[in-house]
Order: sequence, then structure tokens, then C-alpha cells
Amino acid sequence: MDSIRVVGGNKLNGIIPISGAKNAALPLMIASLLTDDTLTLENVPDLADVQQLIRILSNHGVDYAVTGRRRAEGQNFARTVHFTARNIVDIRAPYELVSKMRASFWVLGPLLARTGEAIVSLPGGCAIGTRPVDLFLESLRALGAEIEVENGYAHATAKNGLKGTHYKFPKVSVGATHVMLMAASLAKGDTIIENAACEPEVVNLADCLNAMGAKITGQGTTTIKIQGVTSLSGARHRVISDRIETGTYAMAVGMTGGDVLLAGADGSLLETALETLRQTGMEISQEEGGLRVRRNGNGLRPIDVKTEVFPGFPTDLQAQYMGLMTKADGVSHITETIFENRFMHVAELARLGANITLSGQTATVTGVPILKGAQVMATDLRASSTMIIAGLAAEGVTEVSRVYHLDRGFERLEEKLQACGAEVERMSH
Ligand SMILES: CC(=O)N[C@H]1[C@@H](OP(=O)(O)OP(=O)(O)OC[C@H]2O[C@@H](n3ccc(=O)[nH]c3=O)[C@H](O)[C@@H]2O)O[C@H](CO)[C@@H](O)[C@@H]1O
Ligand SMILES: C=C(OP(=O)(O)O)C(=O)O
Repeated sequence: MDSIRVVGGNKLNGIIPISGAKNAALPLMIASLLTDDTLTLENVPDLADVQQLIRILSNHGVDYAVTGRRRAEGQNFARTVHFTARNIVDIRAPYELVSKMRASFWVLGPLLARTGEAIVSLPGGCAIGTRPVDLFLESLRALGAEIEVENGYAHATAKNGLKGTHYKFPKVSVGATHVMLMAASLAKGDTIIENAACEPEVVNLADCLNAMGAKITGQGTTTIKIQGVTSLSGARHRVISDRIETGTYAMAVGMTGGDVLLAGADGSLLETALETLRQTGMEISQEEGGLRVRRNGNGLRPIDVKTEVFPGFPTDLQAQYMGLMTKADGVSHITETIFENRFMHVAELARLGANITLSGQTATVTGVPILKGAQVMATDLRASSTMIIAGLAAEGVTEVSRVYHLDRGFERLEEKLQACGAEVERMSH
């Protein structure tokens, strides 16, 4: 199992290219199941989750081909991948494939819409809470599906096709919004989704579906309207830049100090998080080539944060922000409102000397002048990056084990950090 060794103390200076967003690429890839034509996606990141989803899609009969730029110094892979689901050869997504990642469950919607039947194992993903699937099942039932959950599988049927509906989500769900968008695009008649997720990744998917011939309006707001169509065609579409990777590297600069251009980053995708970082004293500006992030000499003001649905502070940046606040000049409070168990990194940060107490869903972080390197564990995807960036700001050596979590969602992290002066290396045991 790989681990990552970090020697702290260096400032970050240089250019970090921001990859395509994992959480946009995954639903876009799944949308290829909706058509027998080719869906071409640009800017697909090379990640373990993308590879795993390719295996899942291949099992359903999707052919894929990779073109585009190859690895080059200081650049993204920026791969272009063509997905063609000429025939759906298997409507079953087995446990062995689906249990590794949350998004794989989302094939349920397009398989059902295209073939009238889907059998999909209940999903895996980061262990950050119970993560039920009730909203997926209820919204698909509203579209006319019959669904039973038995022996760990959801079995959905719609022998006469799906029918448009008016559905209000009782709680905002990014994944269930993705699935309903895909399923309703091929339903008979009109669908209105209320209390829909507004995340940029939902907009990216809706725009792609429209390029494929769907009729969707209102994406990016809480009410989305979908006029069902009988079939969708192929399209060419670009994966948006990864706002979570952007925020993570911005916080890395906040922890170490320095001056980094996050090339290709789009600040409009994470305004709340960037505004919070500015309040801590960091300098952040959007430039032609991306987002410039600086912290030169000054201390960090402690700023309270509460995670919210978009456009609020993203839960996927909560762990990294906690890392940053361990170095602030005073006390901050960080409240997690999306997932009930997303604080596993607290105990790991404590190994580096952080002072954090937990009460319910709020962590109280008292900044310390110095963190000291230690052996720590990556507990989930975003927490993995937190331990690495905290290690960059700690005195001495930090060794982060279980980095398979990290590989799910950060493309070539060591290489990107090394190019900016960090001492980071992967060790295979
Ligand atoms: C692959 C991907 O894009 N993952 C992201 C997606 O996850 P994901 O789509 O799984 O997150 P959701 O928005 O669905 O989850 C939000 C909340 O709703 C709850 N819920 C969800 C579905 C359901 O049927 N019932 C239910 O109760 C969840 O347990 C959670 O408490 O959005 C999350 C919230 O921004 C991010 O942290 C994840 O990185
Ligand atoms: C929680 C995440 O992923 P997943 O939903 O796949 O577990 C994430 O991307 O931070």
C-alpha cells in the first residue's frame, strides 16, 4: 500500500495546473449510457474513480477510446475520452464494481430510462456518514419506476417507460439531482424538479445533456424543468475545472506561504470559499491564466465556517480548511451540516500537534504556532489532501498512509506540489 512522505518547511511558488473535476466527469461519463451515439468528453482527469467507472461502464457495454494531449511537464493530461454505448449488454451493476465509489450507483437512472430495467448494487464511497439512497428511489418512483431493494441491490423497472412528473426533493442531493436529470430527459412529457442541487457539476451535466438533444432549463437554480425527448444523440462536451482541487491548493499556499498560479482555475465556482480565504488574510485574484494565490509573511486570521450546499462553503473543502485553521492566530469554529460523520481527520491532525475539540457537528480549532511531523493516516479522500498540506506546513517529516483514498480524486498531486518546491514523495511498500 502506498504512502506519501512530506518534508515540511518549504513555501510553495510556481504554477499548479488544475485538472478537470472528478465530480463533474463521473456523471458526464454516466450520461453516455443514454445514447447509442458517441459522447466525447474533454478535460477528463486521470483518477482511480474515473478508471473504476470506466470498468463499470464497460460492463454495461460502453466502448471507450482515449485521445488528447499526453503527459508533459507542468501540464494536465487534459485527456479527451470518447464513450459509445451502442448496445446495453448488461443492465446489472454488480457489488464488486459499485461498492468502491458512490457515483457508480447513478447508472441506475440512465439504464432504467434507456432499457426499462436496471439492477444496481447499493453504493460505496467515502465513509463520511450513512449516505442513504432514499432520495434516488423516491424521485425515480415519481417518474413511474417500480423499485425494490433486496439483497443489497436496487432493482428498478419501467416496462412502459418513464413519465414526466413534478417532484420536490425533501433534501438537496447532488447525486439524486444528477440521476433525475438523466432519467427525466428520456421520460414521456415534462418534469419539474424543485429543491434541486445548484452545484456547478449539475449545471455541467445539464449543459451536456442539452448538447445531446435534451430540453433542460433552470440548471443552476433550485427549480429545473425538463421536456422529455424520445432519444438523445452524441455530443462533445468539456468537463469543468475542479473547484475542490482549486480550493485545496489555495489552502496549501495558505498553510505554507508563497505565491502560486492555479492554472485554468475558475474562481467563480468557489466564491464563498475564496472569500473566506481572503478574510483570513490571503491574497487571491483571478488572472487570465487562472487564479493567483498568495500569502507572504502575514499571519492567518481565524474565520468561522459552516458547510452548505452550493453556493455555500463546500463540505469537500471542510477538512482542508480545518488544516489551515490549525495555523491561525486564534480560535475558529467549523460546522459540518452536510454529512454527519466527516471529522475523521480531527484525530489525525492532532498527531501533528493541532488543538481541536469536537462538540456535535462543530469543531473548535485553536491555532498553534508550530505543527510537528508525524505518522498519520488518510481517512477519506479530502482528508488525505489535508494531511499532506498540513505536513507541508509542519516541522520535519510526515508520512501519510492509505493514500489510495487520495488517488480517487487528486491527479498527480505529488508532481504538482514538487513543481512548486515542496518535498513530497510517494513510497510503495
Ligand atoms: C461523486 C460526487 O459528486 N460526490 C459529491 C456529492 O456526493 P453525493 O451526491 O453523494 O451527496 P448528496 O448531495 O447526495 O448528499 C447530501 C446529503 O443528503 C443525504 N442523502 C443523499 C441521498 C439520499 O438518497 N438520501 C440522503 O439522505 C446524504 O447522506 C447527505 O447527508 O455531493 C456531496 C455534497 O456536495 C459531495 O460531498 C460529494 O463529493
Ligand atoms: C466525498 C467525495 O466523493 P464520493 O461522493 O465519491 O465519496 C468527494 O469527492 O469528496
